[in-house]
Amino acid sequence: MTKNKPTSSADYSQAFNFADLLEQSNAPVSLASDLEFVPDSHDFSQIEELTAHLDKKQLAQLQTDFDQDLASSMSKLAGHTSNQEQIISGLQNYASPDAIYSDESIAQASPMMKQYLLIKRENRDKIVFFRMGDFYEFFFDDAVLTAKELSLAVSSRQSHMGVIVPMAGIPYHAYEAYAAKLVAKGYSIAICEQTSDPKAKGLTERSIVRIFTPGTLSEESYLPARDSKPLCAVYTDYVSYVVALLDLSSGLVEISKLDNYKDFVSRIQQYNPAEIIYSDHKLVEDLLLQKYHCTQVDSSYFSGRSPLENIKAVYGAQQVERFQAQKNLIPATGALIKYVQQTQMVVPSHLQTPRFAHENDLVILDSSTVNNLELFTTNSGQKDSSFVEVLDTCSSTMGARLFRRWVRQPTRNLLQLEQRLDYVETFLQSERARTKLISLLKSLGDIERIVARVSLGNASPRDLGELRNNLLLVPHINKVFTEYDLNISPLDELTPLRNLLLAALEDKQPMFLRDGGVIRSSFNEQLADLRNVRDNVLDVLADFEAQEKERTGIESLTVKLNNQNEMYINIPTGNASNLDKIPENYIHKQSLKAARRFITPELRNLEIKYSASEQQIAELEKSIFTSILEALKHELAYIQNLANQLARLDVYVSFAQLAFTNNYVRPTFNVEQKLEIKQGRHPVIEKLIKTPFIANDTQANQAQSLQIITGPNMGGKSTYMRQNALIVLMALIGSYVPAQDANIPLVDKILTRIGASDDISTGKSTFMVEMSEMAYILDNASQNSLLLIDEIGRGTSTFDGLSLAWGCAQYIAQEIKAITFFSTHYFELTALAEQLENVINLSVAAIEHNEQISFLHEIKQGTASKSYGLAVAKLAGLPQEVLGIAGAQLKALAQHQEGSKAELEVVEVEQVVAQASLAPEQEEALALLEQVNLNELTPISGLALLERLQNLLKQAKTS
Ligand SMILES: Nc1ncnc2c1ncn2[C@@H]1O[C@H](COP(=O)(O)OP(=O)(O)OP(=O)(O)O)[C@@H](O)[C@H]1O
Repeated sequence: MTKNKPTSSADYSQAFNFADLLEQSNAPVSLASDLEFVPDSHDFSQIEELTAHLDKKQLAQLQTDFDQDLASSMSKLAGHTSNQEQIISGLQNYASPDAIYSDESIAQASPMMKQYLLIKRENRDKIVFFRMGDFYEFFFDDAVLTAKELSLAVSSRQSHMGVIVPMAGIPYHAYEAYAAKLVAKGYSIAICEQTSDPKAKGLTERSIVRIFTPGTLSEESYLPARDSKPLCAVYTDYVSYVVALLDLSSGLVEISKLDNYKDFVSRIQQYNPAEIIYSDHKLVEDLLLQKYHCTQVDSSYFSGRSPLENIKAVYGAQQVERFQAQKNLIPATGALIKYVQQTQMVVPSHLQTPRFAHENDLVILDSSTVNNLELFTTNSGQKDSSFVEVLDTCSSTMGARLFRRWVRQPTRNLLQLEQRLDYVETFLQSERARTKLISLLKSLGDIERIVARVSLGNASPRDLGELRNNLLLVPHINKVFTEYDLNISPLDELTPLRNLLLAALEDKQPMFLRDGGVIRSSFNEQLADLRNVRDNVLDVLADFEAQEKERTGIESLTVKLNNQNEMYINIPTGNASNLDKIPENYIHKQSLKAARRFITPELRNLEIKYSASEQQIAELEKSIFTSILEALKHELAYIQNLANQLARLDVYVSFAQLAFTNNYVRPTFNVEQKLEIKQGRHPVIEKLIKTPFIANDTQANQAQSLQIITGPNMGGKSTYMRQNALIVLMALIGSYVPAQDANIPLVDKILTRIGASDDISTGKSTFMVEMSEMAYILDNASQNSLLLIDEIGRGTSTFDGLSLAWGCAQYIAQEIKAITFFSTHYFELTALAEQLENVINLSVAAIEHNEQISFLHEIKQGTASKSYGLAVAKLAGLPQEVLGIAGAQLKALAQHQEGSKAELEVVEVEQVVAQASLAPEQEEALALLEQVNLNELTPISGLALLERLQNLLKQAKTS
């Protein structure tokens, strides 16, 4: 059976997954051979002749290597069938996990195991991929863990300290897919390679060559295409708090200095990093509770001269001056750089000049805002109906990531916002230009990430091919700018670089350099010559064949070249006279059923030359490819700049397209804390519901800053509040907004308290979560903030809840004065509008007809007449009995409130249930029906029965 050659690492992982292999082995596989020729008898003499000149030692070594590889494969297969649990439980025989890595354990280990233990001891927090021949092996607890996470078979190695060593492994060429799985699950990985020749005598040297952690990934297979996975380093001198952020896959570096711990936590939540490095445990206690992946590093990362030296090494003296002026930014930034160097084993050359976010007018969104506005996932955990998913219409992955970054980091920088909106307007106005740009941008690859891979030394031929293709797009994009008079300065076309890639690279690139066919022959004369030798081999062989036919007189003689680059003369044995004509200098190579194969010294020479040409071509291609990479490294900043411009272009064009298809409007801005929206809509709900969305106006300002919203459940209160916040957010990222007109305040924070849920991870009850979020808002909001408070006080008794809601509302209205939408079911709260000048009441309208409720979703000034809670519960399908009890209880409560009845009474449950059950006449009718024998029923008696039933039902109605 022949196997198709895997074309990607993912294919390899499939082909070599041992678990799969074993599963397949249950199915019967035919042993029939599909070889073209099957040898009929063995004749080793010729082979022995051919190998006679080989060094016996060398042969023995080859044999040993082969045996070792075989044994290793076998042990995996055997391991799967052996009692895995026994092997795993063997681990418990060690006094403690630390005992495995103790000095005593290391002293007793075999040389190879000693090497492993020493390396692993330094990397206890990582899974060590330990290279042994064609496999990466895992031992001890790493073997147990990877077996579980990757569904590998656990086998056993020799025992160590009297205990069997669990072991698991993966083929080396498939490691990327396995590593990606582990990293996605939040594990860090250390790749330990053989660094000396494994065939040399003695123990092969090994060392860690690369570390993968959740926040330091650059390879495509580890990263989500449309989102980033940044790394943060955090530090505090307890005067201020610093967060240094790096997106390694794009080189973006952003530093924030926060004045208090709460703002620090908010900033982290806003960045949502894949990994946080720290040395002071106290600083990350809250973050750990929130399940962030925090990695503790040595305090030396953050202290002494090293942080500044690290900054200098990457950015040079000029940036050092900038940092000297803000010394407290140095520790976190330096630590960030050091961590990247330690994991990548190179000094990254693509890190962008750091931005100081605290100088950047960033609008704060706390995590409950991010969650409650369902920006990235919905409350039910779905991703595809979140704000970013519904509104992301970017054509490229770079654009999609930039869009998400802007959503995480809205700005109150007016100049920047107006600039973005100008671009959007330009593309909105020219539909034809927009359509052309969208189709060009759809072919755009991920230049940003290619730059990172070039810098970190893991760019593939395909990366360069994609870069070339993208550079070829740029002149077309520029042409659209001029053709449609868009008044946009042309993008840098990087012509020399484009020409280099165009001239050097073949049209299509293989996955790996080793596959060959990367460099064009026309690019290098020597390469062309070598390929000439290789490519003309068939002509040369044809000449040789003609010559040999003539010399031997064997007409059916052919000369062949197989896939292993072996050449041979093939003589069919069908005609016995052929055998007599075989010349003396023909050396026997192989006997098949219907032919014999030979080689001659002349053919052997040709074979050697031909094979050498392949190798020389590979070496030459490698050296040319490397020199192109080196040349690219000097241009990284320019390429990065181009990538950034293209990403922006993509976002602007997609904003324009969104505005066009959804009828959005360009917002204006104010600093007087006015929020004026005419006919605003919820950007996500309007796209998801089938019925028309009802637009509503918003008028909030300092004279009416606190707006209390009452109305029926399901009436649209939350939707209205969220739509206001989303319209503000969209405006503050530079997008048009779903409204007829919008004047937006440049708010400093958007803070929300919506919904109630337990937070089991932090041990907080529903009410506790509610109150903590409220405390955060009261503590952090300013007059320039936008607040959404939805049903505060719900999680406790009515009076406690009402009083707390009242207290919060009054405090916000009188002390904070931020624009606030405050929805509540406590009608009593509406009285606040009579007492405080800057409070108004809003309500959502509903109409009730025949006990059916319909929602109008219209927001009006004034107070709602009632809650319609029972009507909504009926809609939701609550049992009739329960509704009956609730209705009676509601009446009693209302009377109680009006003071007409002194005390609340327990409603007679039996009475309500009886009301809801059948009348005696109805029951009699049913019993009659049940007793009827249909076989005996005549038309006359049937009519009489019907009349009787009808009468009974009539009586039941009147009784
Ligand atoms: N303006 C609108 N136009 C059309 N449909 C709307 C509108 N507002 C809300 N809806 C629909 O009504 C549903 C309920 O709205 P929403 O959750 O805002 O009600 P609510 O008043 O906050 O209810 P509750 O008090 O129970 O939380 C929404 O999911 C949406 O489908």
